Amino acid sequence: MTKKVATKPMEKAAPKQSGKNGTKGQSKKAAAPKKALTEKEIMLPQTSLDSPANSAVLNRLFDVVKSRKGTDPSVSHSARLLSRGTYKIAQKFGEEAVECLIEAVAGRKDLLIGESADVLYHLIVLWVDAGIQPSDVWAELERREGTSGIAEKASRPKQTLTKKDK
Ligand SMILES: N=c1c2ncn([C@@H]3O[C@H](COP(=O)(O)OP(=O)(O)OP(=O)(O)O)[C@@H](O)[C@H]3O)c2ncn1[C@@H]1O[C@H](COP(=O)(O)O)[C@@H](O)[C@H]1O
Repeated sequence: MTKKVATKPMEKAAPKQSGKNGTKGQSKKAAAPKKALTEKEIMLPQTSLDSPANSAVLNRLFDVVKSRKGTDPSVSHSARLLSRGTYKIAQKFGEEAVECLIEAVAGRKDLLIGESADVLYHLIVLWVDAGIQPSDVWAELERREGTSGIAEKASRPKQTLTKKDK
């Protein structure tokens, strides 16, 4: 599923700005005229205007999704998902992961980008549901930094199979 990802505004996470009406329809005679935003800029979070998109978007997305918990499911997809419980949230994440791997195997890079965004969004919903903070995951990634997966695997205690296990 690749419906909305890159350009949807993140209402709660974005710093305050005068909004769609206040910016686009601004009068030229205003006392302290501000540079009018383009249509594209209005649709992007403020932080994206100054610098290229980066992984900080994940923290902002987490804050938005968390803020949706317990809100009206008819106006927020995150609220709807969260209200449906862990099983459904996990199922949606699994579906998006499968769609992502399909695009990877098919070599369709453009579609893989969209599906990757879907996976990250649904993973974040999973974290909110489970009560995990992004910083918990960032800390785990940091802990692993510099440790080769090969070395880590080799350091695991060897399990000797008994006849019964086989
Ligand atoms: N990144 C996303 C995002 N990615 C995907 N989706 C939505 O996820 C839904 C997935 O659609 P599907 O048909 O696969 O799933 P479904 O509608 O639950 O269908 P069923 O499986 O229940 O039949 C679509 O409605 C997509 O628009 C997202 N919805 C929201 N966000 C972000 O979350 C923020 C908050 O969104 P709301 O909670 O909707 O306000 C937004 O500003 C965005 O930044």
